[in-house]
Amino acid sequence: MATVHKINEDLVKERQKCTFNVQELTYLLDGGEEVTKERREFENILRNVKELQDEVPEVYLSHKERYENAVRKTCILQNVRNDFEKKREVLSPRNIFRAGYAVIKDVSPFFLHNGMFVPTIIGQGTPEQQAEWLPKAKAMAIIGTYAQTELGHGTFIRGLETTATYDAKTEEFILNSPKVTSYKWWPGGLGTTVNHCITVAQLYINGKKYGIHPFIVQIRDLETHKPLPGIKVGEIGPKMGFATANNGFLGFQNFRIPRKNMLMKNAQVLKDGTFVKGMNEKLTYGTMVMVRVNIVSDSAFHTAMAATIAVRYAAVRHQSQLKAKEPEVQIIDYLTQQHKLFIAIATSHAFSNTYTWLYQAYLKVVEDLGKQKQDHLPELHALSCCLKATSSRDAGVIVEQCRLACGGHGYMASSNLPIIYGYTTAAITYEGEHTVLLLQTARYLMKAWMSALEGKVLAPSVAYLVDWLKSDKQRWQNTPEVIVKGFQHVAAGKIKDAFDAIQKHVKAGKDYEDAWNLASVQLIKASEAHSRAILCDGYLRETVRTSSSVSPSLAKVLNHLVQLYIVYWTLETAGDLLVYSNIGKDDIAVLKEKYEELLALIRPNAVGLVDAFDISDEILQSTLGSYDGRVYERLMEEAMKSPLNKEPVNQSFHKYLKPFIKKAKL
Ligand SMILES: CCCCC/C=C\C/C=C\C/C=C\CCCCC(=O)SCCNC(=O)CCNC(=O)[C@H](O)C(C)(C)COP(=O)(O)OP(=O)(O)OC[C@H]1O[C@@H](n2cnc3c(N)ncnc32)[C@H](O)[C@@H]1OP(=O)(O)O
Ligand SMILES: Cc1cc2nc3c(=O)[nH]c(=O)nc-3n(C[C@H](O)[C@H](O)[C@H](O)COP(=O)(O)OP(=O)(O)OC[C@H]3O[C@@H](n4cnc5c(N)ncnc54)[C@H](O)[C@@H]3O)c2cc1C
Repeated sequence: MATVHKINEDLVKERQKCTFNVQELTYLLDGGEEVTKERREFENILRNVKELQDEVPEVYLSHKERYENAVRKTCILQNVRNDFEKKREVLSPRNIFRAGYAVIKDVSPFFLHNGMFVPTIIGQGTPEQQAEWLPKAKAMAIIGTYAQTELGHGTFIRGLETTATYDAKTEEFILNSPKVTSYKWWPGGLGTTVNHCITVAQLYINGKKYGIHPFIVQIRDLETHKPLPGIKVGEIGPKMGFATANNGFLGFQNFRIPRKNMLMKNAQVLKDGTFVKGMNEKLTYGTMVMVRVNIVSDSAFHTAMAATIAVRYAAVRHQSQLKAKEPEVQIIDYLTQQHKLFIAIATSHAFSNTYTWLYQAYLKVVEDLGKQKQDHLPELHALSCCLKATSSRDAGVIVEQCRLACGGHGYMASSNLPIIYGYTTAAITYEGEHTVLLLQTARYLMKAWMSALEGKVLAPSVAYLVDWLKSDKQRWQNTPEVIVKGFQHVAAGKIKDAFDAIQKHVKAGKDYEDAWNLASVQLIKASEAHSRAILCDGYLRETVRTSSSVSPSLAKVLNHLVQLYIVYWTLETAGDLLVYSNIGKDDIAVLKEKYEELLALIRPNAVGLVDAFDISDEILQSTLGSYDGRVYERLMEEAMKSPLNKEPVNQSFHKYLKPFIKKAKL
């Protein structure tokens, strides 16, 4: 039986100070008591699977051993999940996502299977194709990934070079990678794990190019796992993070697949080679929209992980004296520390709340598309792009801030903060590079601005442009509602400026595309301001909505958090607000005080708030952030696991050091 340790006294005191019911907040964040119970039950089962306990910390394994261990454990995880789902409901995707962290210390080599392979079959396949592939994929009788990016192109997917040439005689597509830059590069699990993939390739029929389309391709023999003839596949090697994600490369040489393997929910190729256009060619990009929406939720979770570690550590850690002759203080009592950490908690809440409504918007668009309606697709695309970009970027900054807030110990691998940073920062690039996605939203914002000038009715997320054009700027008040309006004014002002900059360049004789490039720094700033306005507005609205259904004590804390988020960003962007809204210097001075008051109000609840994220020690995997706060003991225990501590004298002493020292003495 595992030894039960005493909880650190500081943490005990912190938990006694908490003014709200932690469990109530956990249920709220999970989306209901039932979801929490299901999650805890599953995590508890995993906790007791002996084979999932690592004898040697993964960090000491070689690249190959680490990968093999990850495959071994993912298979066990999948079996445990199957058994669980036989007896009960199917687990919610977010609960599986969270539990995965307790098993795989980094990113699972199977991650893309459920993350993109299965969703693409659902989103892009016809009912017949779904009937053929989905049961096998869901049962994991076939394992797949999403192979889109190539060595030469990741962002500009219209420029992909893999070709799929239709041969009407045999009713097959012939896949080819004509150049080294045409090789697929990056897909997770592709290296040595998967036997299938969705390949995105340029379709050619009778010498004519029809753009990029998704194809299901079997790349390895199901029995021997050897690459099929005509397939060149392998792993791309070590990266900054994603150590066990098994990212791979893939090339094709005259590789034939049957016609039915092109996913044809949108566009189709008939037997005779006739191409039937879909309702909208951008529907081929549908899986990316779904993943971008999910990244907002992933960012909330990664921020919560880092906040939990850093807040608990800050409560346990004592360093320096505030006053001479008094004991060293808990570092959480330094206001600068609260400034670094409480925004991390609030940011996680902001992203969770944003995900709640964004996911509903996504489901509505999917439902509409089923009825051949696509009116809300452009707005969803614009929202998912800028919110993916901003949430992943903010999460990266926050995780690094939490690591720095843990001082030297934050640099230890055993704090888990370096690994969390590794996968958080990757999200800024994957699924659409940060700047590129901000520019996609900017494209939408320029059109929206034009429509606003023409007096048209705008989609809800940009309706503030019409208000801004119609009304005088509202008299400033330091209330959350008016500050949110202020963020909208900043966004509207920057959108107008970017639009005017483009017009100026066009009037000076530039092509629209060159004018766009010349204005693009302003365009991304406009897009960022729009994201911030959306995040603050959505977070405030959701908090007001939920506050009426929770206990008054919890409502009060949720209110402190949303205010902190809004005031924090007001002070961070005060320069913009001074330019574009009616805020005055005096208002900013008042808000500085308000911010300090909010830090003080949140202080007694800080540990309670991170406890409410309910992230188990197995998931956190952090010497600094465990529930019991045994920071120093755990750091020492983990250090003792180093293979270098397993022998009193390392052989390198006899081989190199001793002769070296002897020589130095002569
Ligand atoms: C168990 C532990 C696990 C731990 C794990 C931890 C973390 C992991 C978490 C999650 C991981 C999940 C997955 C990770 C893997 C990541 C996988 C990938 O990266 S897959 C590859 C992703 N690739 C991209 O995102 C490519 C980005 N590029 C594009 O999307 C496009 O090329 C483009 C930039 C959008 C431009 O496209 P295009 O040139 O065709 O279009 P434009 O000419 O610019 O615009 C035309 C028109 O189309 C509209 N539009 C564009 N995209 C869409 C869309 N998706 N939907 C709807 N409409 C779209 C655009 O708005 C234009 O409209 P208009 O202005 O009206 O003309
Ligand atoms: C960890 C990880 C996992 C991944 N997993 C997968 C996967 O499973 N499947 C898959 O298919 N892909 C995957 N990818 C690839 C990923 O989707 C691409 O790397 C990403 O879309 C960025 O494309 P790129 O690498 O071509 O960057 P580039 O586009 O080459 O970006 C380089 C720079 O150019 C700038 N730039 C490019 N175009 C423009 C423009 N139009 N305007 C202004 N600036 C521009 C960018 O802002 C950036 O600063 C993964 C990547 C990573 C890092």
